[in-house]
Amino acid sequence: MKFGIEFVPNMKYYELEYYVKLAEDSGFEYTWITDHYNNRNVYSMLTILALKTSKIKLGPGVTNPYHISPALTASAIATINELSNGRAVLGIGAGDKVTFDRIGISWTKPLRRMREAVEIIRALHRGKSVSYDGEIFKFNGARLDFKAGNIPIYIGAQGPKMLQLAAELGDGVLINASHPRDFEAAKENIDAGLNKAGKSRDEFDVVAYASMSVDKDATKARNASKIVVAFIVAGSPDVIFERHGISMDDVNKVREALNNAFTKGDWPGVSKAVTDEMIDCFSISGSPDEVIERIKELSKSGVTQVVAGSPIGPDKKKSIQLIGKEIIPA
Ligand SMILES: C[C@H](OP(=O)(O)OC[C@@H](O)[C@@H](O)[C@@H](O)Cn1c2nc(=O)[nH]c(=O)c-2cc2ccc(O)cc21)C(=O)N[C@@H](CCC(=O)N[C@@H](CCC(=O)O)C(=O)O)C(=O)O
Repeated sequence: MKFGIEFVPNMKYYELEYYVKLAEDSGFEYTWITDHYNNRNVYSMLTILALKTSKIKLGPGVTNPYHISPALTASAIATINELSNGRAVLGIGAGDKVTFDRIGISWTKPLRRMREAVEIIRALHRGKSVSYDGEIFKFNGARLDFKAGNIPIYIGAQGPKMLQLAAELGDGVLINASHPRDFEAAKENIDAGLNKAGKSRDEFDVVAYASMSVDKDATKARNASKIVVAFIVAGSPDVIFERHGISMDDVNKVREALNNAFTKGDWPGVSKAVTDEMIDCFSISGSPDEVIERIKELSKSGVTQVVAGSPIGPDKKKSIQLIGKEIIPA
């Protein structure tokens, strides 16, 4: 099993640098940096990380094909690859409708746009002159004037068609999920995409991009996961609740509690509304032994990389070290 770790660049560069170096020293193989317009620029932060680390693979987790042209994405990640001596990975997904609405980007034809962007980025990385007559992107003899190197492309995907696209075009798929049932459900679409491209499973990385919270004290770990779990619940489609047998009553209580938190500051109310089964379904939370158990189940459902996503634990530093000491070697 490979291990990755997600960081949101909502902290100063030196804090991010500290945590990523700690993760590298703790044995994590990948670090994925999220990309939303309202946080620090993903490539500026990756530049620092590329220069300050020596082993960990690094890249956006995930950027999108709306903010900037695929030519700029191809050039930016190739620059990180040069700065990091060949450790760059590109995570790209359809983007986030909520933040797009705020900056006037209309989220149309995400599948088509993702296909065209990934095809263009791959062609530019091959070093050739690229002409591409797409529905969305039109390129006429574009070319990078420096060697990109071999940069794996991972696609963020949840929906069935995007899962197929990820398997067809990507080197891996980053699935925002923490439970084996989600990966059982994704299997059919991943296999359909792999078959379409004539690829086998063992050349494809299935990544559980999970919310994780680890602590020696399991209760503390689980409590620390509640706010993140609440946001995941609030943003998940109903099909997910059916899959996990979670009542819409409980879901609506969480959505209402989040509303109250935003309007009246009642954050304790959010934690109260999150149930134990929600924590189990939407996060990997608990003691190291419990987390190891869940990772074994995920491996059986075809997962080949687990990414420790927010909150990582009640104390980020201690949890990163605990994962490195007790979970990665297990
Ligand atoms: C678009 C959407 O695809 P999806 O796979 O569910 O995408 C949801 C998320 O993956 C996407 O929002 C990601 O960008 C979210 N995301 C992040 N999004 C961000 O903006 N920033 C991040 O840092 C980020 C991290 C991240 C990490 C892992 C991960 O899995 C996702 C992450 C969807 O609806 N897919 C449907 C298909 C929709 C469809 O058919 N659309 C048609 C028509 C639509 C139209 O008419 O506009 C088309 O595209 O042509 C499907 O897969 O079946």
